[in-house]
Amino acid sequence: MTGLRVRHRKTVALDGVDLDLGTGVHGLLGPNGAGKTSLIRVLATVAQPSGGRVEILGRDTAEQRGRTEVRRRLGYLPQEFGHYPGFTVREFVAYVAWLKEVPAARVPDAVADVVARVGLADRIDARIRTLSGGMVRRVGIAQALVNEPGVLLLDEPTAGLDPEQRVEFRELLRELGTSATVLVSTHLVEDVAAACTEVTLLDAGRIAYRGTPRSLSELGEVSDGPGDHPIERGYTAALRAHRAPGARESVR
Ligand SMILES: Nc1ncnc2c1ncn2[C@@H]1O[C@H](COP(=O)(O)OP(=O)(O)OP(=O)(O)O)[C@@H](O)[C@H]1O
Repeated sequence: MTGLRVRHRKTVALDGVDLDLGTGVHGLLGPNGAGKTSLIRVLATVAQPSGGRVEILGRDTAEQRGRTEVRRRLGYLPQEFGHYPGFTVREFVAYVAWLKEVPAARVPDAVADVVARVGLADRIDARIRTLSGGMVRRVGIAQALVNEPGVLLLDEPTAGLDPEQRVEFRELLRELGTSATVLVSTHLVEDVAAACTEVTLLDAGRIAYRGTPRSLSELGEVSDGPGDHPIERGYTAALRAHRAPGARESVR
């Protein structure tokens, strides 16, 4: 994407973001209101940018045909994930597979496979309303995977997962990142350290830092910023550097 701008009435959520994401797991970090959800929603083609250009899987999303094609090959877990509580897990994931135009003959196996990957095989015929919050989140991850997406957009996927599930989810992310472009927004820097190949830090609608989890940790090792882990200190150090007077031009 180049020069991406997003406005919500008077609020500028993204202020000219240039980002090129290849295969791998990209962590998207930033304080509340930094613009992470706005960025993911534009990439998911559910929101229109007010400026700039977005190309996904070689398609320009400003064009109707491009958007239709991209939607078929995209997986998206929104921050507030809408589902039908009366559906079973199997019915709901199959419904999303149908929306994504997965060939009908492949749907049963594709559904069983993704539900097993998120650790819900034993609840596949349970109604979603009977599941815990963390389990519903995992249904959300399963529906995002059902069409074997080339681009996977996950907005705070680990919110509500218990520690064991988070560890398993990171493993799944690493696996997915070998063949797809995965963008994960999170507030949990340890998820980024464990599962991401690259990290982008947004602050007030601009890119404050880009690098690898290792480079962010290294920044933390030489900084005296707050944080209990080097990558947390790197996060605060990168934000402070970005916010320092005169720093704006040196970023990017
Ligand atoms: N629908 C909306 N109407 C008005 N302002 C909005 C709307 N959605 C987002 N904003 C504003 O846009 C900015 C970016 O919000 P966004 O949700 O993209 O941030 P975020 O990084 O995802 O935050 P969080 O970590 O809290 O989820 C914020 O200032 C927010 O208040």
